[in-house]
Amino acid sequence: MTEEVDGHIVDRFDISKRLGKGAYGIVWKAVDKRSRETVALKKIFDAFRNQTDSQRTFREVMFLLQFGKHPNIIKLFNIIKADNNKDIYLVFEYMEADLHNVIKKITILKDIHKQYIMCQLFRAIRYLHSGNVLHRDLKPSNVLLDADCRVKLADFGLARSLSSLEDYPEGQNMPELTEYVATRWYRSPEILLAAKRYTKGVDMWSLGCILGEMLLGRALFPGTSTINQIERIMNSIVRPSRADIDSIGSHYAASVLDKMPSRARKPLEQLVSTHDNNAMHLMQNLLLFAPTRRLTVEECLIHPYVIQFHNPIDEPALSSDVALPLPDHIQLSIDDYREKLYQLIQEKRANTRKLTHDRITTSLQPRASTANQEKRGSEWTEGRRKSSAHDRAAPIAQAECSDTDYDTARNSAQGHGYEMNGGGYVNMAEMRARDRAQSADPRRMNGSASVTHNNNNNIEGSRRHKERRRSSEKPRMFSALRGSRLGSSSSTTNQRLVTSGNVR
Ligand SMILES: Nc1ncnc2c1ncn2[C@@H]1O[C@H](COP(=O)(O)OP(=O)(O)OP(=O)(O)O)[C@@H](O)[C@H]1O
Repeated sequence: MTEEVDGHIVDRFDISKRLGKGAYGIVWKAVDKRSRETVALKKIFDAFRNQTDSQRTFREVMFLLQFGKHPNIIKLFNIIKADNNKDIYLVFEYMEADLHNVIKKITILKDIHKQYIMCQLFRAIRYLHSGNVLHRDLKPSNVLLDADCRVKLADFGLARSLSSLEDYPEGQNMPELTEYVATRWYRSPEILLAAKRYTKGVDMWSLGCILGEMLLGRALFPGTSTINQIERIMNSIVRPSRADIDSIGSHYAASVLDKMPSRARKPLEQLVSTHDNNAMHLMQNLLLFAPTRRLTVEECLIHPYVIQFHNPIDEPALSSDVALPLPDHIQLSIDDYREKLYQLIQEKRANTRKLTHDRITTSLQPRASTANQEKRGSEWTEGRRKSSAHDRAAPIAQAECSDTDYDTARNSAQGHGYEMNGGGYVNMAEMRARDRAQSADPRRMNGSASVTHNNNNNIEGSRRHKERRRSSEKPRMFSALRGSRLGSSSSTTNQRLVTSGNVR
């Protein structure tokens, strides 16, 4: 993978340091010479090497454009061609750390940070799942963070839309599991056991692994091979029933599991010793063998572990499925994918030029035309403008992101109630009732009782209510972190978070 950067990129950006390296690309911290904005510049190496890689590049860009409006999903600012027509550059909003590196510095994350990170991940995944899209590669290095503990989900290269199948019941009628190559440590049992179908449960499993990793300080199931991965999982999770095993629709799941050597069990509560019963309960109910038994993201959002951050306004959902212009089963030629992306770059350029032109024109005209100009601005440019404002306000710190060291993809090919295990948990009906009560609580909702948990809130709604949301979250989290940043002489994210102490 060449670390060289094309001349036209160097002309446009001051590249300061490498932030990370994945299977597909290298990411640098850079400053846009024109806007002085700090960005993350990703070079996808050999983006159009073969059809599968071309499709992956295309999907990544399309999904990023589709979902980047959500506050917990990384924003893609720009796509730039490489001179060799093989590589491609993606320009992202810059984040100061990734969760993998933050977890490695074990003293950084306090309970409240872990809760807040999980809550934001649930919000991002709710948004994706409501559009019937799976991320499929959730892992700590794809969870980006800033010094205020804000989460942005990255890396949509493996995301898949389920929308081609209408009205599917969960777990049935799913697309075939082809070339599923997500990072092994976060893969769910049904993927490891080559089930033919998959569900949103694959993301819920990975979220359980991420929570476990935050609690443990290292990967929960660091399998060294597929079979070792299955062994580690089976030694720790609640034993599945035969019906659970059959439910995943894998031809050889039962025989693989039967043949598994019996080792001393180390249940999750022994593997991860935590004083926090809510954390344990959430993890156990995400890490269930049968995908249909796992908590859904909606259930997670109102779980006691994150309930203090729950606010329906911050949990927008899409009202319709998100499908890419090209269905998954249709693979274009490499040239066609490249052309489609280049077309997109042209369109974006045209939109930006148009917007700039409009801005100049409107600045010479009476103010009334501004509204029209706003309307004409594409989503792309709108996203960019808004996030530029945010970036200017955001502190710039030394990045703590570094290379991922997981094995990665390229080379390898509902209806729950909480169990009452004597742990004193409320069941789902009670939780929902509490949710409704809290939503009606004027301190939380500030009178917006019309927005309920099940509504398909949209992002605009979320923006409009931003001030209300802040009133419920700021005192709990941000003020303490901000205070610590001001009090710390260090400029690094990690040190700022370390000094944040107990923010409750
Ligand atoms: N916007 C960003 N701001 C800061 N760092 C980033 C950003 N995007 C990515 N990184 C860093 O670069 C690393 C690799 O990025 P990314 O996951 O997009 O690459 P990839 O090649 O698709 O990786 P993978 O091998 O996981 O598929 C991330 O783990 C993170 O440390």
